[in-house]
Amino acid sequence: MCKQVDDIALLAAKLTMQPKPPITLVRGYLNTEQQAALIKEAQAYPLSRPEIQVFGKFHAIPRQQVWFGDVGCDYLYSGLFIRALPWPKYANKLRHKLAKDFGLGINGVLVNCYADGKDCMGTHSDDEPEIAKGSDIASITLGASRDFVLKHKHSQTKYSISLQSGDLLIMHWPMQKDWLHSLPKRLKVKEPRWNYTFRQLIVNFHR
Ligand SMILES: O=C(O)CCC(=O)C(=O)O
Ligand SMILES: [Fe+2]
Repeated sequence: MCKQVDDIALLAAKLTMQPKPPITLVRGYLNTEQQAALIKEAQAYPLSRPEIQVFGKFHAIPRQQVWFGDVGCDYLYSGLFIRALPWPKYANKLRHKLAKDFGLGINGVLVNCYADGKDCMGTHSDDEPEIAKGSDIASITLGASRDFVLKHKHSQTKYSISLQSGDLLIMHWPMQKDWLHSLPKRLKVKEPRWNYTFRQLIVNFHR
């Protein structure tokens, strides 16, 4: 009898057990001055809206972006080869702060600028081969709040996190293997949002 109850309890736990993504969320990681300095710096970033090929057709991405990194940290992203531009002052300061606080070996950052809620990022994993094995990705939000959606690859489990200005989200290894993420459109949002994803690449991968 007891054995049977135990088995049923175990089965119930198994059925309701949802996979959990390996993430760390730090609300308000950056104070208002740090946020303001970065937003001011970002106004001068050489952003572009490159075209990528999807099912054989070219489309401009629904946001603007720029890649900064150390020498030898160029990035091949959605079929686009992006040469690393030198680090701007405050983006570099933030890289060193993240390295000190979390021991991250960051050598590049992808900055995305979403002009308003019409701009978005589709469902994907950051699993390019030049990303260093075992490394985490640190994501910083500035400006408008937006929903960040996580979807498990092998179940129906989904989570949505409202990321606000100054928040830090760390996606720990090996999250990209089991989870997808996206930044869906939110048509009510009228303000811009900047997102910095700090990454560790294998140096000279593309040489
Ligand atoms: O804007 C975001 O929060 C997500 C950005 C992202 O997923 C990426 O740059 O790969
Ligand atoms: Fe991503």
